[in-house]
Amino acid sequence: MIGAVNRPTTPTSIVIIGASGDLARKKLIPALFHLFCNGFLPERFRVVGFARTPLDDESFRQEVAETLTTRFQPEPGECALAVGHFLKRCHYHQGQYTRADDFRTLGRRIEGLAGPRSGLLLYMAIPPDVFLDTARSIRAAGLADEEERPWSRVVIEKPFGRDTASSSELTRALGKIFSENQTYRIDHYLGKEAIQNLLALRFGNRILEPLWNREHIESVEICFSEDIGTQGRAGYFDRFGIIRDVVQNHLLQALALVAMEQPIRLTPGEIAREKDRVLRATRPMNAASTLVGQYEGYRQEPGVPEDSITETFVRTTLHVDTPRWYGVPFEITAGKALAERKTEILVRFRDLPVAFFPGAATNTLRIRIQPDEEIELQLNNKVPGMNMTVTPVGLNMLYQQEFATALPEAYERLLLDVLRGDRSLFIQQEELAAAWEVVTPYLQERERLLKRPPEYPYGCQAPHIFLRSDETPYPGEEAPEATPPGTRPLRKERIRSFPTKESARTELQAELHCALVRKNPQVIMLAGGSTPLEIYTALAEASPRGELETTGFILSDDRHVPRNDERSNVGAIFPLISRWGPARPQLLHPDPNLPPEEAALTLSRHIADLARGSSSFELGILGIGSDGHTASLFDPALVPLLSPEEIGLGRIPLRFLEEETPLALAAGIRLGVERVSLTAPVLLAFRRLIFLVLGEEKRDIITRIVQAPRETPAGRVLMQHPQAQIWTDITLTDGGSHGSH
Ligand SMILES: NC(=O)C1=CN([C@@H]2O[C@H](COP(=O)(O)OP(=O)(O)OC[C@H]3O[C@@H](n4cnc5c(N)ncnc54)[C@H](OP(=O)(O)O)[C@@H]3O)[C@@H](O)[C@H]2O)C=CC1
Ligand SMILES: O=C1O[C@H](COP(=O)(O)O)[C@@H](O)[C@H](O)[C@H]1O
Repeated sequence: MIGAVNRPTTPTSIVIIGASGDLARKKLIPALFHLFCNGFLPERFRVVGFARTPLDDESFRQEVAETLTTRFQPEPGECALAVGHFLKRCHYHQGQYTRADDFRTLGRRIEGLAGPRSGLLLYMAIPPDVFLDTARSIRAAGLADEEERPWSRVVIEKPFGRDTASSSELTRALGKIFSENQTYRIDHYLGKEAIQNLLALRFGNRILEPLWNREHIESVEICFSEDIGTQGRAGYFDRFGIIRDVVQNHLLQALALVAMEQPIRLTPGEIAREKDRVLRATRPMNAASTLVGQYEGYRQEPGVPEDSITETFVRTTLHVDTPRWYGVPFEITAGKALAERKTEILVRFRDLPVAFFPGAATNTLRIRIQPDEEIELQLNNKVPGMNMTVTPVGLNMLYQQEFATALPEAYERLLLDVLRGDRSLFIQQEELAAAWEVVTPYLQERERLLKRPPEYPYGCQAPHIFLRSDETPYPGEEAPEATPPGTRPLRKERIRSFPTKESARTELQAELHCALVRKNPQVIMLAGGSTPLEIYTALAEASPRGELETTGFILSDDRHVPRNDERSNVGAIFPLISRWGPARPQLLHPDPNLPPEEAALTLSRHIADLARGSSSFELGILGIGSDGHTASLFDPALVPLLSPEEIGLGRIPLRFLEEETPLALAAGIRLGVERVSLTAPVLLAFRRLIFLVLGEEKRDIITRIVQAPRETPAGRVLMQHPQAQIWTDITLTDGGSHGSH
């Protein structure tokens, strides 16, 4: 159990100031215990808890014992032994943070326990308002003196101030009390394996460095999401908000490690110097490219004022003005109470200048910080078979599979570094100041305006909030900051331009092919019309051997005419898809023998049955009419604004199935013929939607949709669905904001 593996040798006393608190209980004590069990603590060590709460050694040990049970999974019989050994070394000293005398008696106690010449680690696990007073008491009691002892090191927890001014004041004041060398500003993200690995990944791999710049990288996304709210820390959180809590420190540190130049040596000073330089080159956050939100129910939490304007979600775009990164957006997202717990860095590479292979997707490098640490490089690979089409595939490195050992908790690594006197993973004062400079102007502006952020539902998907920020306000709510309701143009990423009609068709054919060979039960929506028909014909001629046993098809709309009428979509499409694979395809379509209303109702029921099954609504193809209609939805009111978390799920949300909402409707007589169309809940259920819009005659409507998406049915589908794209051979020329992406 307890091996001697590179352990520090100096007898050491570890004092946790604020030992009765949340951090001590949840992170510090379990981390120390784990270090102990793995033989990383010095042979002679003591853990001394200090706080105001009246406890003695015995009751403190009982509290400590409760925190240990979940962390340690030893061989049978070892657990009690390890816990026993550890508890014997735990002590408690009650005192006031502001009373130097209490720290003097603490000092004498430590001398009695560990001898006069032990190293002293003082961990300030207390709220920031008491940092300074406590620091003064420590200094006055002589505990920071290093003359008489091998070392004395002080660990300070974030937040280090509230803004540039208060942080530099704190730094200045603490600088008078402790030397910079004995100050360890902890940012536990720097203790996470996948964050530490950023240095190794970037500077230890020849293949990445030549590509790691604006020539080859389109954008970088750094995303932090939690599926919990403030979890009993609302009092602290409400005074700080997510920007101070997570962005200013954890996420800007991640940005710095992704964007910095190579340090000349891997020493704490050189690494901090490069991080500082890149943070100083980062333009401050501004309101125009920032969205904030607050989760529903936040203001009802104990400790949160009813009129709180604190943000629990932020999305912002940062720019790093260095030759390496000029013009590359760094999209930063952080939020509490979202759908999942995940921290990730996604590097998107630029597309090749010519779309040579049908089916190719953007290369990406995904670095999963947590949970399930992982690195995945997405490349394009030929789909096995007779055709030269490619599909994106991931080259993965899952830490869990690759490395036999369990990853250490961030606090374990960082506590051990303090014991070893290694400050590489701690924040230095210059980079701290530079990081505050990035967020302070925006924070001050928010505080000046005193504006409450829009709410988002607890547990919703972050990407849906992005969409709201950029393109549409919440249904029935005020628009997010700086966003006039519904007037935001679509983002350029929503338009994919091809040099020719042919290349667009080839690409869509490849896309369909890739979808068809999937084995999971799925639904594909097909649009009628002559352009898509050419693609379906080409696919039929290419015999793609699709998985038709597991794929169902559905038509976006159809003219209500007999199947043998040349205007019938089902009549034209069914024979083609019958050649896409060995099985007989399932195709849901309105029955032309019924009156249109009845045909729509029957189709609606069939779709509801399909939606209750296990098939995922994967890929939908749609067209856009010159008047902005899509499927046979001609009136924008027929595309209501759905709640963002109901969109793109791969299934139709239950409420549309239970409330008997029509999933198909008789769309009336248009151009002399009745139609039946699917409705918005079905169109928006698909995970991916591609609007194929070819020909110069569509330039005006695309421009209109891009500029004012709310005004047309197609635009309303596009603005709501985060994955929907227009594929077109038209290049828009409105100053380059909607280029060929
Ligand atoms: N908890 C977490 O997950 C994280 C915490 N941090 C940081 O770590 C530090 C400690 O956090 P956490 O443990 O959550 O904090 P707590 O609120 O739990 O406070 C820790 C201890 O400080 C004492 N204390 C609380 N309020 C006051 C006060 N107003 N005046 C004097 N003493 C007070 C209490 O001990 P007593 O009354 O017994 O003296 C309390 O048990 C903070 O700086 C926090 O920002 C950073 C990252 C994560
Ligand atoms: O520092 C903080 O980090 C935690 C998230 O840490 P993680 O290691 O679980 O990702 C966050 O919940 C907290 O609000 C913040 O203060």
